[in-house]
Amino acid sequence: MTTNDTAPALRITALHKAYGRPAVDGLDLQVERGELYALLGPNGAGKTTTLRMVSGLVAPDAGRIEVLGIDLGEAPGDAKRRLAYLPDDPMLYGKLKPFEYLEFVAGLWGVGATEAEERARALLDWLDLSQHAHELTEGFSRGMKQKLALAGALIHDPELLILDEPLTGLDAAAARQVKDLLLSHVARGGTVILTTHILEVAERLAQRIGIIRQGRLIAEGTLEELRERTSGASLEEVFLQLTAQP
Ligand SMILES: Nc1ncnc2c1ncn2[C@@H]1O[C@H](COP(=O)(O)OP(=O)(O)OP(=O)(O)O)[C@@H](O)[C@H]1O
Repeated sequence: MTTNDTAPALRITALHKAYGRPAVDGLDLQVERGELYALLGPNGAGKTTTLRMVSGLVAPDAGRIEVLGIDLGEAPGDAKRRLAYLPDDPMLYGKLKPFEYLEFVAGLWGVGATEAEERARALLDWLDLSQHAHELTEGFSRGMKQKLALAGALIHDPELLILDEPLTGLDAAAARQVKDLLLSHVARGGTVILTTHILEVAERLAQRIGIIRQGRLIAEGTLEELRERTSGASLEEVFLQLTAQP
């Protein structure tokens, strides 16, 4: 196993995946530790497929993925322990209450009972779910389910947090809670990679933005750098220019 403390949080090299036609087509991407990185792209650009490969749910056809210096292909267990992936349609167990769900997820990661309880309490508080702690999750609204799934992703304190569209469908208060939680994860030295179609989220939260189109990274940088590359004043203009068909 190759691991070192200076390796980037994520390094993707020449990644390929095809479903009949290419979904991810020679993607190279590097995200440093402590960064909040937003991956943008039009529908079908290959964002979810990329994140699913990074989290070990889908096997690449070719290429290399290193998580904190650990090769996902060579040591999948070690690499996956260091990350959490929150899909855009997370699955909860409807017959569990929030605490039971979080304790269950913590158990899967081998988090001790006391630590799990402390973390669960803090996360439910942060996400304003404590008053629903004794209700079955099957009665939760979509946004409440999304927040609980995020708490589940954070319960083992992963160094790399990967989120697919984490803010879609959340009301303003919930979106603020989630944004604050992500910023606090980064402030504590963690790394966050997220996809979003809400460009304002990328604009406000991300230190760097990557734009993917047809399975390849076509532009990357800070918002300022992306603006300089185009004549776009807003991220929306930058995005539309860069992703426009030739
Ligand atoms: N399981 C699958 N089976 C067949 N094709 C798939 C599968 N998953 C993804 N694809 C195809 O791969 C391409 C990339 O899809 P992907 O979901 O990664 O895009 P995306 O950038 O996340 O899009 P969106 O913004 O719409 O969520 C699309 O053409 C999609 O139809």
